[in-house]
Amino acid sequence: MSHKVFIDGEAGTTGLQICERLEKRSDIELIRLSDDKRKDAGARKDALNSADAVILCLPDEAAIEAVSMVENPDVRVIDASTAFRTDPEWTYGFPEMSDDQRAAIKASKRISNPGCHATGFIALTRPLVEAGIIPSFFPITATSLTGYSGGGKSMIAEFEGAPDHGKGHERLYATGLAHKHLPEMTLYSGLESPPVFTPIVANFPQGLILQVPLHLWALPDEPDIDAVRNLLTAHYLGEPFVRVATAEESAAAVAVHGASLANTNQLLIHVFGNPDQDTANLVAVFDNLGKGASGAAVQNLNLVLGVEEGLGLI
Ligand SMILES: NC(=O)C1=CN([C@@H]2O[C@H](COP(=O)(O)OP(=O)(O)OC[C@H]3O[C@@H](n4cnc5c(N)ncnc54)[C@H](OP(=O)(O)O)[C@@H]3O)[C@@H](O)[C@H]2O)C=CC1
Ligand SMILES: CC(=O)N[C@@H](CCC(=O)OP(=O)(O)O)C(=O)O
Repeated sequence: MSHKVFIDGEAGTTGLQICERLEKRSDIELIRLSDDKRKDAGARKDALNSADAVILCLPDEAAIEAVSMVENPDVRVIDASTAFRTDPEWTYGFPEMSDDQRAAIKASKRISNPGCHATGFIALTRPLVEAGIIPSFFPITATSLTGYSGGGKSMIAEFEGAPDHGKGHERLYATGLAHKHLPEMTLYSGLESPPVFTPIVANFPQGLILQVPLHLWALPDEPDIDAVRNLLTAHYLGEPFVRVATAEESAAAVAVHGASLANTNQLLIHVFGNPDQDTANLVAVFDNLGKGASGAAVQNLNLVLGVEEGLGLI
């Protein structure tokens, strides 16, 4: 039996990548609108209500409008925008986040796909906050290096359309420390206050490194580097898409490249540390359009459709 899926916003950056992943599958029948109909409210409404599942890859306002058009109670909605990520009526689409999240996603009709930076931040911090290694009141900082596709079609055009191919366009942004992912980062990490978060956009198309530096001596239990790594390793044991590097792998990783997991749905965690200074750097590497967006959306789609989360299906 094939599942009918409609991607609203198929022509955008996230939509295109989801489409590429789903086109190859015999168990999925894509509902597609012609270019002249893809912004036509009537055509979108019909498509939204005749699918088993819809994936919204739209700006926030258009995503809110699309949700309001869904009248068929059986339709499962996965939204890639920021609009519903902290809405209590929606389920946060991060299956690896906690023991019960995968089951909650499977049972839900409204799933919000996590933001790319938020994915790395929550992956690194939530298990440690839950275990009390990082107390919920603790002040945390995070930095991120992201590929320019994170800014959608307009940022891709800025970098790729420039005569210098984006040379010199790399920059620190969200300098007002009010990035739009802060609410979801705070809520799902379990922290009481938002991190000081400073992202940098780099001159490569796809890939993301998010890092959370820690003064281990300032944490109440003064954990050592191995204790932090062991806890994260145990949390993600058996997960097909999230893995913690061994101490040996991290020791050998003298550099980490932002695009190293591009075009995959993988997220790799390194726990780097300096025992003499009692410091650690938690690092998550993944693809902003993979586990940070389109790959994650397909993973959530598989869960709501009851398809096994096999590596081949992302
Ligand atoms: N890029 C990324 O790494 C990530 C993006 N996201 C989120 O996913 C969503 C899509 O982002 P992204 O793919 O990057 O953005 P893009 O700008 O690349 O694509 C958005 C698409 O939506 C279309 N669109 C806009 N308004 C409407 C409408 N009213 N009806 C139908 N289609 C419409 C646009 O049309 P047109 O082509 O004519 O402009 C465009 O094709 C956003 O909410 C973004 O925040 C989430 C995680 C990561
Ligand atoms: C480079 C760049 O601008 N990246 C985007 C993040 C993209 C993303 O995760 O998506 P959402 O828009 O769905 O939250 C930013 O930091 O705002």
